[in-house]
Amino acid sequence: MKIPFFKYQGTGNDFVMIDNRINLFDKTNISAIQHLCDRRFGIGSDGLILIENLPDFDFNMVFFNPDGSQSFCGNGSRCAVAFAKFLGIIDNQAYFNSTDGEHEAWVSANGDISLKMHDVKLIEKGDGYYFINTGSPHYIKEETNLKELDVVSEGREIRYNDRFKEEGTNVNFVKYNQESLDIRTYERGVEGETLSCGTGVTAAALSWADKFKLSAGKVDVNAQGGKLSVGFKRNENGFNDIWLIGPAQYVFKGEIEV
Ligand SMILES: N[C@@H](CCC[C@H](N)C(=O)O)C(=O)O
Repeated sequence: MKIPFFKYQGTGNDFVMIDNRINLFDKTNISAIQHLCDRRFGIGSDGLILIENLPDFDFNMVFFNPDGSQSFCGNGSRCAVAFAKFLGIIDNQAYFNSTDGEHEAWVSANGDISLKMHDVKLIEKGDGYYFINTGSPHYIKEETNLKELDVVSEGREIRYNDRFKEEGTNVNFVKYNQESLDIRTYERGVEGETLSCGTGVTAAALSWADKFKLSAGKVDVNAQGGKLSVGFKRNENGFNDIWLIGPAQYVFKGEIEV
């Protein structure tokens, strides 16, 4: 069967998107998901996103990693909002459901998508690292020389250590500047470096706020594939009013046999 698809990217984190409101695509077919995401034998992407109907929501955003596993995806959600606008499901505001529950988002005049993230209550920190869950788990390690870093082998070492080997974790290498952050990310489920990871950028921004003891603000995060911003407020337990802001763009469309 031929399935129509669209390709979107958000700061270089790229996704195959399928309008699955009439359940054309069988999401239990894990080998088909792996095939669509395969960069040599399929379309190629950092994940597959299905837009589906769900009562009381504008849409349900179903995300799969290229290996077929599931988690919450920040950049994917921003792309899903852009796709939902293209499909005419929403205008400039969205209320949708995803792996970690409900989210709101809006599209600004320049096309940037602002995505509301869940409150973060638990921040684990230790010597040179943070571990924060922003819908997906993120280990954050401070690094001064990001350019020279072998992200894949260093990331793999942490992702497959005794603590994380079963559940997995994403691993972010971060350089903390006074006014901004630089980041490179190893993603679980991709099992490689991606050009950007929205939940990772959010977690890194919160670690920056914690490190510099900031009570509220907005910080720019420079990923390999572009710049995102994160707004936040600090409370007694952690952080709330967390927003991930940045571009999400259509790349191409096509049809593929599954
Ligand atoms: N790229 C995503 C995160 C996708 C999920 C992650 N690979 C995991 O399995 O935890 C983002 O933009 O947040």
